[in-house]
Amino acid sequence: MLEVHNVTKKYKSFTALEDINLQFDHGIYGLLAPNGAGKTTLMKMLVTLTFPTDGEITYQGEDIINLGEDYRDILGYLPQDFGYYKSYTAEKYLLYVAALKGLNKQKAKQRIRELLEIVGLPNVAKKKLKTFSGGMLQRIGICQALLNDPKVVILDEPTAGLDPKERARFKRLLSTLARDRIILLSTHIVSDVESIANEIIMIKDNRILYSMPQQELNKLLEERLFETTLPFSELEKFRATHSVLSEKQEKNKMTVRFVATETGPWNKVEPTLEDVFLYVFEEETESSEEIKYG
Ligand SMILES: Nc1ncnc2c1ncn2[C@@H]1O[C@H](COP(=O)(O)OP(=O)(O)OP(=O)(O)O)[C@@H](O)[C@H]1O
Repeated sequence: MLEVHNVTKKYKSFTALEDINLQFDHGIYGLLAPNGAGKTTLMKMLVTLTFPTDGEITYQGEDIINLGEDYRDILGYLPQDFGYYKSYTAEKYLLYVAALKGLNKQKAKQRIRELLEIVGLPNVAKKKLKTFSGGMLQRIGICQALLNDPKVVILDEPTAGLDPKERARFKRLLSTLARDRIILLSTHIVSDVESIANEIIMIKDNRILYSMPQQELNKLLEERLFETTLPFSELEKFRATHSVLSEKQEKNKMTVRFVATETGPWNKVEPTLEDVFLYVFEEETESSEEIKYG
């Protein structure tokens, strides 16, 4: 079990995260928050690249800082921008990372073959990384994070640069890997974690706002989420008087999805994680737009 106990992280006088408490047992944890909320900071602390100002992070009850190498041996990490040598082939690069991790070369070669197969790139071992697409590179990044068969896998925005097909493949891959590991992935794209994450963690105002299974999160909007179709002429007024989450244009009309406490001549709809995300971070989006356009 990986546990975050009362962790605060400050950069000089700026508090990036405050009094964070989390428990990771096994399965997929989706860290969902807008850019700048502190996702990377939390992940960097979990991989000991930066340290809490207050509080501690433990693995099997021991402070990860004291565990040192023993902890890093069971850790796999994909940073937002992972560094690689363009002129290296995929195999040479992965062998290089394996050597840094202290893996035996023969075993590493075997593992690299397996991993390239798993991420759907079985035929590129001898190809240079400079010829790879963004999605292919991201999959090589995932391979390097999994070289040491880690028990704890931390992925910072792993789907950046992937197209929809690659995202779907990646979700399947994570589900397979999650059986006996902790996988924590950060994203600001709801569909990346929808349906696969066992638990969703949302950060707001430097704190953990929610850490719970999706079904429980969806209950936040249960019985309060509606859809209705309006002519364009009524849209402006409706927006001003209702808490609109999303809008879809259909045949010269607008279908709006909104939250209301009172009932009306509207269709009640089942909340999705996207609805909850929009609801929770609504003010932030609005205030950042005000800053941008105001
Ligand atoms: N080394 C640092 N020194 C000072 N402030 C920092 C430092 N690293 C991050 N911050 C600040 O802490 C806050 C959280 O940053 P962080 O990178 O963790 O956010 P994030 O949620 O991962 O966002 P993004 O997805 O854009 O990277 C931001 O306001 C950022 O400017």
